[in-house]
Amino acid sequence: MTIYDTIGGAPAVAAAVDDFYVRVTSDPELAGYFEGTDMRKLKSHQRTFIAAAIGGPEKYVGKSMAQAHARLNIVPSHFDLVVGHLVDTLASLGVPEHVIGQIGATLAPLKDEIAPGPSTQAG
Ligand code: HEM
Repeated sequence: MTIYDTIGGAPAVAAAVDDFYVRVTSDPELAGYFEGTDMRKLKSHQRTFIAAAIGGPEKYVGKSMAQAHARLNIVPSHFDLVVGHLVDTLASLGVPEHVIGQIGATLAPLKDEIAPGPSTQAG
């Protein structure tokens, strides 16, 4: 059984992505990154990306993580904040802690691609 099946498949992923972006765009440290972003499109890409990453049948066809985030100059501490919001989202939806850990472990290696900047750089 994949993580995707364990958490409830496509409807669970969609609920998680909606809740996740409410949290991220309400965070004053992060909101600025999303100004001018088409959130409908972003959520759609994020649903397929997350689903594919956790074993779902969806095929992600968007940009690579390095390409998608290159212009944003994301600092590593902001990556950690975003992952923290994802963990909070999954916990609030009742996803068991060990499954959240597995999802976190799947996404953690993306840190270098998404937030390659020095930690002192302004976000
Ligand atoms: C595990 C971490 C992350 C994952 C899996 C992820 C995933 C994605 C995906 C799938 C897209 C869509 C790419 C496309 O449209 O082709 C995207 C875009 C975006 N991400 Fe992330 N992301 C992560 C972390 C972050 C962080 C830390 C920030 C900011 C602090 C961020 C800000 C954005 C923004 C602003 C866009 C839209 C870019 C645009 O409008 O061109 N992401 N991300």
